[in-house]
Amino acid sequence: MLIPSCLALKCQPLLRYSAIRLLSSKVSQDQVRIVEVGPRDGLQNEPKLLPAAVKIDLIDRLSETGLQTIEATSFVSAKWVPQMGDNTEVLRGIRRVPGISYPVLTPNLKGFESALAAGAEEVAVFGAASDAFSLKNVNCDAAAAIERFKPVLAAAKQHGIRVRGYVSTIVGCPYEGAVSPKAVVKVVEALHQMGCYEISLGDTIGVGTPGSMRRMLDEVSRAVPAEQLAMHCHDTYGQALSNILTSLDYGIRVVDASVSGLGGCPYARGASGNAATEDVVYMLHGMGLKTGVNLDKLIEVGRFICTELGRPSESNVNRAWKGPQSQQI
Ligand SMILES: CC(C)(COP(=O)([O-])OP(=O)([O-])OC[C@H]1O[C@@H](n2cnc3c(N)ncnc32)[C@H](O)[C@@H]1OP(=O)([O-])[O-])[C@@H](O)C(=O)NCCC(=O)NCCSC(=O)C[C@@](C)(O)CC(=O)[O-]
Repeated sequence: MLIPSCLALKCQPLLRYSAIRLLSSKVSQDQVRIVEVGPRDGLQNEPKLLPAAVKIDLIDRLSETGLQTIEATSFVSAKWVPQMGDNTEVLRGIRRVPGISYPVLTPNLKGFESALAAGAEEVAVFGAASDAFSLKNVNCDAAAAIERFKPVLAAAKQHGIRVRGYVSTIVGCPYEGAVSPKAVVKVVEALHQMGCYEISLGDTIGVGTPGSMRRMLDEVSRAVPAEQLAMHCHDTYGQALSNILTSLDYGIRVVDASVSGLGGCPYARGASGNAATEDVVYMLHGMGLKTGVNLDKLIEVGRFICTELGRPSESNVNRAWKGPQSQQI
C-alpha cells in the first residue's frame, strides 16, 4: 500500500515505524500489493556479473510501472552471492520515487549496518523452516538464524526502519524433502513476535500445490493474521499461479513476483524463478483485483531485462502480449 510521503519523511523514526505498521495492516480486499523481487531474487543467481548500471536502470524502469514495492538488492556476503556485491552502488544509484519502498535483504547486523549506510529505508530478514536449507543458505540452523535477526530488529526499530520477514522452504526443502506446517508456524511466529510487519512465505523450490499450500496455510493463518502474510512462489513445477490463487482464499493480499519470472536461489539447486510479475498481474486484473500496475509498461521492462540477459522471457503473458492490440480478458 502507498505510504503518504509526508508521513514517511516527516515523522520521528519511532512514530513513523508505528504508523507504517498500522497502515500496512490495512490493505483492502480488492487490492493486491505486488512485491517486485526481480532485481534481487531474480538476479542473485545470474552466473555472469551484470553491471550495476543495468540493475539501476531495471529498478528505475520498474519504478515507472505503478509498483509500490521493489526489492532492490541484498547486503549479504559477496563471497556467498557475488552478483549482489554491488549492493551499495545499486541502492545509492537508483532514483527513488516517493511512495515506493525499496527493501533490501539483511541476514545479520553487519548487513543491516551496511544497508543503513547505503540509505536503506526498509530491510528484510530471511529465515527458513528447514535446518538443512538454512545451513546451506546462511551457514547456521533455523533457530540460530532467528537469533541473528534480534539485533537487526532492535537496530531497525531505533532507526525507524521497517522489517519484513521471509520464511523459506514452506512446503518442501531441497535437502530434507517435505516440510511440516508446524515447522513453518514456528518460524512465522518468531518473526511476527520480534516485530516483522509482514511475513513472506517462500516456496523456495516451487514444489507446492494448492493441496500442500492449503495444509500449510490452514495452520499459519491461525498463528498470524492473513493481512500480515505474503506469498512468494517459485514456479519450478508450474504451480505458482495456482498457489497464489489458493492464498487469496485465505485473505492474503500481498504477492511477491519477479519480472519475466527471473531468478532462483543460489542455495537451492534446480529452483526456477518466481512467479512472473506479468502473469500475476494479468491473473489478478482478470479477477477484478487492483494492483496499480500498468501491464503494458511492465511488459516493456520484462523485455528490456531479458534483452540485457540475452534470453527469452519466462512469462507466458509477456511472450503472448502483442502491444496495444492485446486485451485483458
Ligand atoms: C549470512 C552470511 C553472511 C553468513 O556467512 P558466515 O560465513 O557464517 O559469516 P561470518 O559471520 O562467519 O563472517 C564471515 C565473513 O563474512 C563477512 N560477512 C558477514 N556478514 C556479512 C554481510 N551481511 N555482508 C557482507 N559480509 C558479511 C564477515 O565480515 C567475514 O568476513 P571476513 O572476515 O572473512 O573477510 C552468509 O551465509 C551469506 O551471505 N549468505 C547469503 C545467502 C543468500 O543471500 N541467499 C539468497 C537469499 S535467500 C533467498 O533467496 C530465499 C528467498 C528470500 O528469496 C525466499 C525463498 O524463495 O524461499
